Amino acid sequence: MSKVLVSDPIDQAGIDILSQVAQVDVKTNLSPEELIGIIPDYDALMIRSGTRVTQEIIEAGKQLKIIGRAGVGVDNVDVPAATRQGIVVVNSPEGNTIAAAEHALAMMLSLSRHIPDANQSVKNHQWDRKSFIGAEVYKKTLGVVGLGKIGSHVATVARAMGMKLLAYDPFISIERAEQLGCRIVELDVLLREADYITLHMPKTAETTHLINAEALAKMKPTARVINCARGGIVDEQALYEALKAGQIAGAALDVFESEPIGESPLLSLGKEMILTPHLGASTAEAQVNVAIDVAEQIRDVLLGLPARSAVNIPGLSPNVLEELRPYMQLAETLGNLVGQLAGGRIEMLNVRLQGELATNNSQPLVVAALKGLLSQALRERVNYVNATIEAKERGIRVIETRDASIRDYSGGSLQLSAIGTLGEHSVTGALLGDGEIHITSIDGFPINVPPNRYMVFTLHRDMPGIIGKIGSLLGSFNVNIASMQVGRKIVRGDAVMVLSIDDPLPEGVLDEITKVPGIRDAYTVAL
Ligand SMILES: NC(=O)C1=CN([C@@H]2O[C@H](COP(=O)(O)OP(=O)(O)OC[C@H]3O[C@@H](n4cnc5c(N)ncnc54)[C@H](O)[C@@H]3O)[C@@H](O)[C@H]2O)C=CC1
Ligand SMILES: O=C(O)CCC(=O)C(=O)O
Repeated sequence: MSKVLVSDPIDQAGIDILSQVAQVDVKTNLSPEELIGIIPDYDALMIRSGTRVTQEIIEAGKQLKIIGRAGVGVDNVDVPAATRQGIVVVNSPEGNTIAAAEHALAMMLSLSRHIPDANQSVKNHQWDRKSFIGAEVYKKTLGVVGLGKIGSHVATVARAMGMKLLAYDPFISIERAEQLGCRIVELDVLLREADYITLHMPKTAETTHLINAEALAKMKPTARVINCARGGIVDEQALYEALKAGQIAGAALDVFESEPIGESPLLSLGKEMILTPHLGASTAEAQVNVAIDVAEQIRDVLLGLPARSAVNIPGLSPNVLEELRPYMQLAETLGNLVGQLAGGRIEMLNVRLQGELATNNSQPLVVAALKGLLSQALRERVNYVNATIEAKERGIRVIETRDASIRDYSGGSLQLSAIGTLGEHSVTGALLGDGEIHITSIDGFPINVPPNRYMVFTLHRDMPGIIGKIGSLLGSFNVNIASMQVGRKIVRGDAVMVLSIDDPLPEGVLDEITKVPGIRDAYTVAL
């Protein structure tokens, strides 16, 4: 019989499902060493946010087939390590949507009516009605940043309470926002106009400290900020200073830069600051939902069936999967790359299968390309199962074209073109002899480079000295270049330069690159 280890408190409904097919051991509060010691015995691991599943634990799990996260965020699982070891990682993308949305709404109303402090004052035997004059949310403007599942539900309820709605989400279609009664605006407009600002996006390089001193300075003195998304989206020191100085009226945080929060100046603030210990998903209903959702997937995988919300492996039969896996990896990498080059809101993705690939089942490659395209926006919430529907909801049209006559690479090549509000970009890639992914053209310029974690691309005039200038510029910012390649169609015409760098490009350097004479455009991507 299979063995499942449950290492965080999980609702009994989940344990009951797992018990149908496996021996279930519930062992919580294990130290990393204890977990490494016992994990070799188990076929599946079920967790919440309390267990950190590191590479060491994954490597020790010689029999592990699946890791199930009863919740949305898999930030506490080393997903690449699990993927390398062929372990499926599943989550529950929707089980706690309502709980998290309601928590954000509760925070908004609590801030408006000072409920936590008023309650504490009564419990301290006071009857103070003057200190707790509140504000109504009716007819006020709510700015929703991140109009995905949770943000959409918040918007729907807020609208019913008579609030006006602004939304900022660079990856959502205007039609979708309008259906929810939201006016899509730039972030600056939202920050300046909203009375309440609620955050519902993943934590990414772009969203880290999105709400910093500069953003807070743009807000009205009466504005209130709510973060029930991820710690670190709000710069806590800047928030403390803004609240202390009365620059904004209030803030409510459920999530923190480090959890538990520990010593923080935020703890010293008064009724303008509400803090909860990451309770967004903590409702009886959500815990039943996520436990059932994830337990069913673990049960299915242990029975040899596909999982419906796999974060890292599609629900294809093992044979097909084995054959297609390298090409899906190619499609996902190119999708991620073209999405970042195009930036802005993508309206159309053209997936062009060339050579031998043109004779293949294209669907898994299209799904993988969409997963890559959406991964900057949705992180672990996009998977092979939901990529198509997520793209559809964002108004991204997908076109597939095939050309079997192009025989540039054995095995074929794949070209992705993304058209968005900021223009069109295309990338082509192939698997070279050793099965390694190579980017073989950017915007029609031939190149041949393997993708790197951090890259810089420029479109420039092919003229003497330009490569040296970019090299010196990066050197002056202590950016180490791992490799560099130039692709051009004609001598002294336009060209692209592709640089692989060892670390993320420091802030402001991209602007400096664009100022170099001859550079028409520059982009940086993280894959
Ligand atoms: N406090 C808690 O206990 C819980 C927190 N969460 C967190 O809530 C957040 C939202 O979750 P869902 O709505 O389920 O995710 P979702 O994936 O449905 O929606 C996220 C939205 O953020 C948008 N987005 C991405 N980058 C953005 C950017 N730079 N600016 C503005 N919008 C951006 C995406 O386009 C997407 O529409 C996540 O961070 C999740 O981890 C989720 C459940 C419970
Ligand atoms: O398990 C929890 O309570 C955390 C929920 C959460 O943040 C998530 O699902 O992403």
